[in-house]
Formats: sequence, structure tokens, C-alpha cells
Amino acid sequence: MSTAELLSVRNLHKKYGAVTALRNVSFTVRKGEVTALLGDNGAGKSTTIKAIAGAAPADSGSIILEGQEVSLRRPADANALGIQTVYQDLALCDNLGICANLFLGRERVLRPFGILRDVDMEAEALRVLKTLRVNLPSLDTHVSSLSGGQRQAVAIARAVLWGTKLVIMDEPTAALGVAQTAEVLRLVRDLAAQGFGVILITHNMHNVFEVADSVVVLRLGETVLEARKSDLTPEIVVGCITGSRTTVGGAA
Ligand SMILES: Nc1ncnc2c1ncn2[C@@H]1O[C@H](COP(=O)(O)OP(=O)(O)OP(=O)(O)O)[C@@H](O)[C@H]1O
Repeated sequence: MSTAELLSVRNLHKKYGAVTALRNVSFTVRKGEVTALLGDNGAGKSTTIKAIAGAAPADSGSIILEGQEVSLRRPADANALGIQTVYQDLALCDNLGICANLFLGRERVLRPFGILRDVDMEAEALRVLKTLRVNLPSLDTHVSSLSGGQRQAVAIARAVLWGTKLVIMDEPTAALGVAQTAEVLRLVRDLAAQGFGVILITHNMHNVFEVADSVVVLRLGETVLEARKSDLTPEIVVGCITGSRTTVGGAA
């Protein structure tokens, strides 16, 4: 095992009734790197991240975290092991403030024998937002009044609050304008620079070539490419997504 290897997914298989969603998905995510997970509609990206997030376990195959095979039957299993997922809906509570959203459902984690005091939550929230270099209005601002990029930043900050090792992001820039996309991509790069492993699902080739270190392409439920970005061109990646290329493997 390379010292930098964080997560290894091996031979995931998953069926939904008669539909085979994953037939042989394998790839590796390294610490301090962004791994882009690509594929056409129905290729198996969501099914793969649900397996890693514990939301919908695969039928067979293994997931190895820091060299140890792990059992991820529920999202809580993944969270306890330091795997957090930021889904497209962000799962924010619009009628609550930034700070309350950051700690949603976790109010007792810092103080198991008592309610977490507002002052402690605010100090921790400010620390994380500062670490991520995220600029937001005051912590009691309702998230409903934030821009799409700011909402994404709150969801990402929440994901990295608690002993997180791996952050999975599902199309984080899908609904954003140019400036907000640039800010979220900066955040993605910063997460990797701070040592987190990041899986980035995106259809946007520009995003891939801007922030990814390695690229994994799924097609029809199989891994058809795993390579370092530096060994790739957009044409190769698109060819693997569409099936006009049949390159398998790589130097990742
Ligand atoms: N709950 C489900 N029930 C039945 N089939 C499903 C279910 N979820 C996914 N599938 C099927 O599994 C396959 C993989 O779907 P998945 O959602 O993982 O692909 P994807 O790469 O995330 O696609 P997209 O980019 O469109 O979200 C598809 O054929 C899809 O129709």
C-alpha cells in the first residue's frame, strides 16, 4: 500500500432488480488528492458513492480505508470512519443560520454529557471557516439568504468539521455561475492541500482539468479508466466516457 493511499474500492457489484448498476468498479483515492469520478448518465457514479457513503451498500466487493477493509452498512458507519458526502441538494436547513447548519444533528458530539454551548459552536465554526478561507456573513445569517456558492461552502465546511478524512462531492458546481464556481473549485483544491482525500463527481471537463489529480471513468457500471490527470487529455477522457476509446488502466 502506498503511504498516501486513503481509500481503495475493489470490484464493487450492485444490482437493482434486473438492472446491473455496478459490475466491476475499482479505484483508489489518495490523501491530499482530488479524484474526479466521471461517467455518462447511468454509468454508476451515484451508486458508487452511495456504497462508499454507506447509503446503499454494494452487493459484493470491498472498500478498504487506510489499509483496512471496512463495513459501511449505514451512513453513520461512514461518518464514524471519517467519510462525509456533500450531495447536490446540500441538505441545509434554510430557516436556520450558518452556525446551526454546521452543527445540525451533532450538537452533542463535542460535549457528550451536555448541550454544546453556542459560544463553543461559534468558535469552532469560525475556526473551520477560517481554515477553509471561506468568507461568509455573520454566523446567524439564515442560509436561505446565501448565494449558491456560499451555500456550497457551508455544506463543505460542515462535512469537514469532525475528524473527516474523505469528502465526496456530487456535482458541487452544477448550479453555479463563473465566479462562484471558481470559489468552490478553490475550496476543493484547498481541501486536498490540507490533506483530505476528495472524490469529485462532475460532468464538467474544465473542472476536472483544473482541480483533479487523478481521473476515474465509469461506463456501464465498470471502471474503464483510472489514470493521473497529467497523463490525460480531455479527448482521451471524453472518449472513455462515450466508449469511442477502450483504454483501460493507467498510471494512477
Ligand atoms: N434505485 C434504483 N432502482 C433501479 N435502478 C437504479 C436505481 N438507482 C440507479 N439505478 C440504475 O443503475 C444504473 C446506474 O445509475 P447511477 O444513478 O449510479 O448512475 P450515474 O452515473 O450516477 O448517473 P447520473 O449521472 O445520471 O446521475 C442506471 O442504469 C440506473 O438506471
